[in-house]
Amino acid sequence: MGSDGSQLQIPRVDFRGLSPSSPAGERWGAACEQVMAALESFGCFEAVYDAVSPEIKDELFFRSMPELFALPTATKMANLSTGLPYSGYIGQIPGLAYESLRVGEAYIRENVEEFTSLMWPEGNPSFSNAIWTYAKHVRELEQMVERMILQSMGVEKYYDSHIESLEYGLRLSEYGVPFDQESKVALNSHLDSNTITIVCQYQIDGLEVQTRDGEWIHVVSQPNSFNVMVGESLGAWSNGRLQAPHHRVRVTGNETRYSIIFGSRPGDDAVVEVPKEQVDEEHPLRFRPYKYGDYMQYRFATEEGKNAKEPLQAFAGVGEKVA
Ligand SMILES: O=C(O)CCC(=O)C(=O)O
Ligand SMILES: [Fe+2]
Repeated sequence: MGSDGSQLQIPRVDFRGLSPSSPAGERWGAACEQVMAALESFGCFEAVYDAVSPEIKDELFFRSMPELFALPTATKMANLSTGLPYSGYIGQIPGLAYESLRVGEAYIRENVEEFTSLMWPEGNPSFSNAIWTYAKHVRELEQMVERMILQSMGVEKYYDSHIESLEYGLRLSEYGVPFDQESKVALNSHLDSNTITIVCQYQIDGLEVQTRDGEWIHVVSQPNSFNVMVGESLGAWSNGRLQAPHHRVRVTGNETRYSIIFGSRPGDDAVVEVPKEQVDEEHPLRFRPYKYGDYMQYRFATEEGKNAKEPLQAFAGVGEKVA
């Protein structure tokens, strides 16, 4: 249990040449099967996806992000959390050399411009362009993955309404050399509460994902890969067929690590409800319908939610939990 140094890798799925506008055909079908198999056993996979060019990644990882995090703390803190918890700047956490900023709906140009002018009143066109281009393409990857999941579950007819219920945020994160040099943990083990998370690490790895039997997998990323993970809401929506994996970040070297975390989540008032097609005698209902915003309040703003070992189960679980 909890052993280190595993040689295991998360499954890899090739998305090169696939397009959200033609979600069918032999290659699509094969990728769809691999995605579902990977998500059912690991809750995550590595997507090889060429749409984001190396130039965009170089701009973000080597220029924009170091420049962004070097800004005065007060400037970064202007990226306020509005609405749900963790929707803006995160940092100044005792014991953690970690800071993170969030751009909401970053595939919409005006939102990116608003964020940029908050950070750089004089403007920063190369940052704006890179973030916007990145978000646009990674959102397409997210929507391909969503479509594959719905197809595999036999509920593709809900695709449009499902996608409409989602919001998209992009986090830029910086991890310094961890204070805890024994564990080298830079971000503690957690579950994402959202729908899908797509993590991009570039040249400096550090993401680790836990298997269902407790082994930690060190995720080794390729320059053109993205790590796709199930969040708790998708787990609930799938009636437990998919499960969010525990994950953490460890920084083992002496270099600052950057990552970009693109996430979809239901809107504050959207209700996460298991489609009726997923429930039968063999698969009884596991989660009652819940409002995403209510769950976020419970999980991050109540003592019970903050301390629960399995907060989603405690908040919305019904019937017997199956392992
Ligand atoms: O930086 C990473 O690789 C993962 C970050 C993460 O898990 C999160 O922000 O929820
Ligand atoms: Fe996470």
